[in-house]
Amino acid sequence: MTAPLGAPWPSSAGRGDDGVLVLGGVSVTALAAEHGTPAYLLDERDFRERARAYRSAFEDAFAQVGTGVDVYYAGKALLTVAVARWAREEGLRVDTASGGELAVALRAGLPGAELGLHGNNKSDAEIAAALDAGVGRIIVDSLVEIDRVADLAAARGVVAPVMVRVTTGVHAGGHEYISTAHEDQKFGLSVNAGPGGGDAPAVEALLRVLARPSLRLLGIHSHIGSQILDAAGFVEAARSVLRLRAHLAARTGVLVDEVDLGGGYGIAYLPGEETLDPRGVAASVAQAVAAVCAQEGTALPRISIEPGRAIVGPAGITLYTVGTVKPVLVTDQDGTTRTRLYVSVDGGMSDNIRPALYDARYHAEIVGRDSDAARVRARVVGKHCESGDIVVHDVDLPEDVRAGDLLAVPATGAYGRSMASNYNLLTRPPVVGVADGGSRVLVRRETVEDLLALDVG
Ligand SMILES: Cc1ncc(COP(=O)(O)O)c(C=O)c1O
Ligand SMILES: N[C@@H](CCCC[NH3+])C(=O)O
Repeated sequence: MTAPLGAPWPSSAGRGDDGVLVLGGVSVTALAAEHGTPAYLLDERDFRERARAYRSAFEDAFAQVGTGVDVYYAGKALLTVAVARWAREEGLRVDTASGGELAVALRAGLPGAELGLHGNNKSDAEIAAALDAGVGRIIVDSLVEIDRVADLAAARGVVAPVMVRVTTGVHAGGHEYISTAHEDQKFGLSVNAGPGGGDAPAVEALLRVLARPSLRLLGIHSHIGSQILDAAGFVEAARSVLRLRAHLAARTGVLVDEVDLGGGYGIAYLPGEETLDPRGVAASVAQAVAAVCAQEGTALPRISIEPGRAIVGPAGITLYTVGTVKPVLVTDQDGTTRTRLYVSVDGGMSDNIRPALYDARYHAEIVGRDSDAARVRARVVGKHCESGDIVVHDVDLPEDVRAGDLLAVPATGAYGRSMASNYNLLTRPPVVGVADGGSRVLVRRETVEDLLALDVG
C-alpha cells in the first residue's frame, strides 16, 4: 500500500508502508540503484494528465464561446524525444525556441506543421531549418527579423506563416526575469505608440509582414510572463491583443485568424501552495475574448496557448544522495542564535539553477526510509564552489538525516534539466521516465568522457 502525497509531488507519488517513496509504481531505492543519483525522475502519467487537463479546459471553455484552441507544449521547460511524443499523443503541438529544440521535436517524428519556432534572435540557420521543416508558425520578434525571415523564405520559394509577438504592457509572473510583457525588456513589439505618436511598433511590424509576399500573417502572439497564479493578467493581455487585431482589420481589411496567448500558468512548489486551475483561467479568458470581439464587431480568432511549466513541472522530481551533514550556528534578525543543519547533496545549482537565479523556493524530503526523529530546520545545498549553491533554502528534515540518505525535491520537471549546466565540470543527470511499475532512461547521464570529448584543445 502507498499513501498518496499530493501536491507538490507528482500524482503517482506515495509512501509505502516502509516509508520509501514510490513513483510510477517503482520505489526510489530501486530507481537509485538502477540509475544512480542525482537523477531527474519524470512521472509519465502525471505529464499526460496535465497535458489533457490543459487541453480539455481550454477546448471546452472556447467551444462554449464558439472557437477552437491549439495547445502548444512549451519545449523550453523540458524537451526530450519521449516528452515530445507524449505531448503529441495527448493532442498537443510543440513550441520550440531554438534550432536544438526544433531538432529534438523533429527527431521525435512530429510533423513540422505542428511546431512553432520562437526566439528574439533566431539565426539564419535556425530560420532556414524551420522553413525546411515546414513549421506551422515562426513567431517574429523584431522588424529586422521580419525582413530576415521574408528573405530566407523568398530565396526558397516558400511562404512562411508568421505571428508577430507583441508586448501589451501587462506585467505578471514570479520574478522580474520571468515577466516578459512589460516594456523594458527584450521580447516582442509594443502595442503602445511612443511619445512622438505614429504607429506603435507592433502595428509597424504587422504592416511590414503584410507587405512581404513571402510571409503569411497568421496572427498575433502575446506572452506575459511565467509562474502566474491568477487569471487577471491573461485576461488583460487578451483584451489588448484583440483590440490590436481589430485595429489592424479596420486599417487594412486583414482580420488575422489566430491569437496566441502564450504560456505562464503557475504551479505549486511547496506543500499547501496554490496552483492555477486551468478551467478557471480558461473560462475567464474565453469570456473576455468573446466580449472584446463582440464589442469590436470582429469574428472570433482561433486561440492558441503555450504552457510549459504547468504540464511538466509537477511531473518531475530530482533524486539526490546526501553526502555530508553539518550543523551551523546562525543568528536570526532578532539576535537569537540557533542551529541550521546544512545537508549537502550530490548535485546543486548545475541541475537546478532556479534558486540562485530567481530565489525560487522548493521543498525536500528524505525518501529512502521512514524516520520518527524530531524535525530540525535544515538547508539543502549542492556540491559547487559557490555559497549561493542552494537547493532548498529552508525545510524541516528529520534530525537523524545522514550520509547515504536519499533526498527528493519535487516540482523540478520544468526548467531543471533544460537549464542545467556543467559548472565545476559536473556531468548532467539523466532524465528517467517512470510509469506502470517500470522506468526507462530518456536522456542518459553525461559522463566525464562526454566532457573530455568536447575539449579538443
Ligand atoms: C513565448 C513563450 N511561450 C511559452 C513559455 C512557457 O512558459 P511557462 O513554462 O511558464 O508556461 C515561455 C516561457 O516563459 C515563453 O517565453
Ligand atoms: N526559465 C524560467 C521560465 C521563463 C523562461 C521562458 N520565457 C523559470 O525557470 O521559471
